[in-house]
This record gives sequence, structure tokens and C-alpha cells, in this order.
Amino acid sequence: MLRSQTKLMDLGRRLCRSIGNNNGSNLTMVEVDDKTGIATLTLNKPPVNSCNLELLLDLNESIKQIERNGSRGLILTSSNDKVFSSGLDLNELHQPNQDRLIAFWRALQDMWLSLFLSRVPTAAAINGHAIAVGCVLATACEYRVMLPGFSIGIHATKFGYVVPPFILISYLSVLPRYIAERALLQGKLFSIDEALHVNLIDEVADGKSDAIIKCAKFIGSFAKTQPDARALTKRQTRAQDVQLLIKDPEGQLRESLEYINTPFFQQGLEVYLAKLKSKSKE
Ligand SMILES: CCCCC/C=C/C(=O)SCCNC(=O)CCNC(=O)[C@H](O)C(C)(C)COP(=O)(O)OP(=O)(O)OC[C@H]1O[C@@H](n2cnc3c(N)ncnc32)[C@H](O)[C@@H]1OP(=O)(O)O
Repeated sequence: MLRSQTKLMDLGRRLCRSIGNNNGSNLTMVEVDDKTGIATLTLNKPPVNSCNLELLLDLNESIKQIERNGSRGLILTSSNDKVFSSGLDLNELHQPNQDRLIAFWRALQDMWLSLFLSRVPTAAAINGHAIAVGCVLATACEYRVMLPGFSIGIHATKFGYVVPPFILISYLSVLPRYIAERALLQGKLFSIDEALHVNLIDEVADGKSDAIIKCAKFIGSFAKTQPDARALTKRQTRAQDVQLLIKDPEGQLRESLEYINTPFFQQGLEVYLAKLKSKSKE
């Protein structure tokens, strides 16, 4: 075999190493770049990465796995080239089995805390629509790079949802208060230009690999920092944002469950789900 061929094969081998997250599911995939030590965490739940219980548990386990294996950073992206994430799986909220709903909401709270407080640098390569909790996943990260042609935002008020405090906080941790407030009240989904203008995203990329490279460059900007000092400083900076959820997770859970179980919420959701389904049949 030619030396140049061997070199190319070595390069291919070096590029990425898949690591499992111990539960054997493919709902998320983790690959670590052997050279940079950065992990790419890919959401992989067809058709639109809606977050059901299993995806939330899997995602949380993958985030923890990435921290345990000493990766230098985490890039969150999607295997779907049109949708980063369509947010919560609305079927989990519709006429729910109460035990499953409790497990689901707990998994959502836990996953958000894990991502928001992750000790490694985090960046989102947003290669598709990032709707509602899809946007929350992106804003939990420290940096956001997005591809043109897609929407990002929390449009909950448009279909009658009041968002829980940690979702508000996620928006407020990135946007100035008056912009976050107006966008939430309008149920606004931002185009890429609008998102860039208000700094909801940090950069625009012309393709998924460009987005990953830009995220990796951001993560590389911490190369000269001491990882524990960086992690603790991040935790302190974000301490106030997570206070409510850390101090009283069960109280927060109870409040959300009460709201989800109201006839008002359930009726609104029924109409919205029917619209969503009829749209997808068009
Ligand atoms: C307690 C209060 C909670 C308040 C906070 C709320 C947080 C949330 O995250 S709620 C979720 C909000 N998300 C949405 O409203 C997104 C709705 N989806 C879309 O707008 C679109 O699907 C899309 C832009 C994300 C993608 O469009 P497209 O590629 O055209 O795909 P389809 O619309 O045809 O969808 C395919 C398939 O998936 C179903 N689906 C889409 N989103 C969800 C979802 N969030 N939950 C459950 N199912 C979803 C859609 O109905 C289609 O299903 P089939 O008809 O069975 O093919």
C-alpha cells in the first residue's frame, strides 16, 4: 500500500471515536475527536428530535459520559439536516400517564441542569430549526452557531403555554431582558438575521461542518485556562439562574404538572397537535 494511502487511512481513523453512553440506545450519539479531544453529541431521534422521556434520559447520560471521559468540550448538534430539535415531544404532555409525566418532567429538569452547568465548554451547532425546548437546548450552551434558512425561539404563548421559570431563565441568560420578554410575549421565532442581531446566536455557518469547526474554535479559546477553575467560575456565574430548580426541584415539578393537567392546557394542546398532524399530511 502506498504511504500516502496509509496516511489518509490513519487520518480517517484519528478523526472520530464513538463512545457509548452505557444504555445502548442510538437516540444520541457521541463521537470524540482524537486530536482535539472535543466530543460531538448528536441528537438522533427521527423524525424531528422531539424530546420524549427516553431522549431526555439518553441526552443527560451522554452529557455526563462526556464529562466523565475527560473530553475538552461538547458540541451539540443534530443528525437531521432540517431540524435541530422540535422541542418537547407534545405526546408526552397530552393526556399523560401521571407516573410517566413525573419521570418525563424530572428528566427535563435534570437534563437542563446538566447541560447548563456542564463543567466542559459547550457549543451548539444548530443545523436546523430550534423550536421551544429545542431553543432551550441551544441557549443552555455557552456558544451558538447556526445555519441560514431556519428558525429559533420559544413560541409557547402562541399556542397557549405558559413557560416554566427555568425556560425563562435559559432565554434570559442569553438575551437582554426587554428583548427576551418581548420575544416570549409575542411567541416570536427568530430568523437567522434577527437571531444574530440580538445575539441569540453568536455566528452564522454555511454548512454543518463549518458550524462544527466554528464551535470547536470557540471551545479551543479555553485551551489556556485551568479546567477546574473554568468549571467552578462557570458554576458561580450561573448559580443564581439555577437556584430555584436546585433548591426546590420537586416544587417546580409539582407546579408544572398541575398546569399540564389543567383542562385549559389539555384542550389547547389537543387543537395544536391536530393542526401539527394535518399540516404534516399536506
Ligand atoms: C408545560 C408547558 C410547556 C411550555 C414549554 C414548551 C416547550 C416545548 O418545547 S413544546 C414543543 C413545541 N414545539 C413545536 O411546537 C414544534 C412543532 N413542530 C414544527 O413546527 C415542525 O414539525 C418542525 C418545523 C419542527 C419540522 O417541520 P417538518 O420537517 O415539516 O416536520 P413535520 O411538521 O411534518 O413533523 C414530522 C412529524 O413530527 C411530528 N412532530 C413535530 N414536532 C413535534 C413535537 N414537538 N412533538 C410531537 N410530535 C411532533 C409531526 O406531528 C409529524 O408527525 P406525523 O404527522 O405523525 O408524521
